[in-house]
Amino acid sequence: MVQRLDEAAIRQRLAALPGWERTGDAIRRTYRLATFRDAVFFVNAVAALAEGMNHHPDVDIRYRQVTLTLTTHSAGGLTDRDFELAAAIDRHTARWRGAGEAASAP
Ligand SMILES: C[C@H](O)[C@H](O)[C@H]1CNC2=NC(N)=NC(=O)C2=N1
Repeated sequence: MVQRLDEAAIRQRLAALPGWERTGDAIRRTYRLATFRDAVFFVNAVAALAEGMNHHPDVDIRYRQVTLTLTTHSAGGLTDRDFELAAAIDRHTARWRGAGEAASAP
């Protein structure tokens, strides 16, 4: 059973994830893609990573804006799995998120 992280560990891991923010017992990032279709393609790429890691985000799609929220439901809070999936998403999709999202990065 994966363990919940303490505050210091959460802060340390969050510092390594630009664009992600803490929201209660979760972390969240909003991506702005070039089109609605790109937003849906992006969510499909996230779904493949989530299935491979057996760890799944909450997904909110609004036109070309996608907000991913991550928490470990079975642990009732943030664990390493959340930060691992967040890092994998950013690593595997950075290339094709391109200017659309980079331009709007915080
Ligand atoms: C049975 C299956 O392994 C579990 O339900 C997995 C699936 N994906 C999950 N995703 C997230 N975010 N938290 C979980 O606790 C979780 N548990």
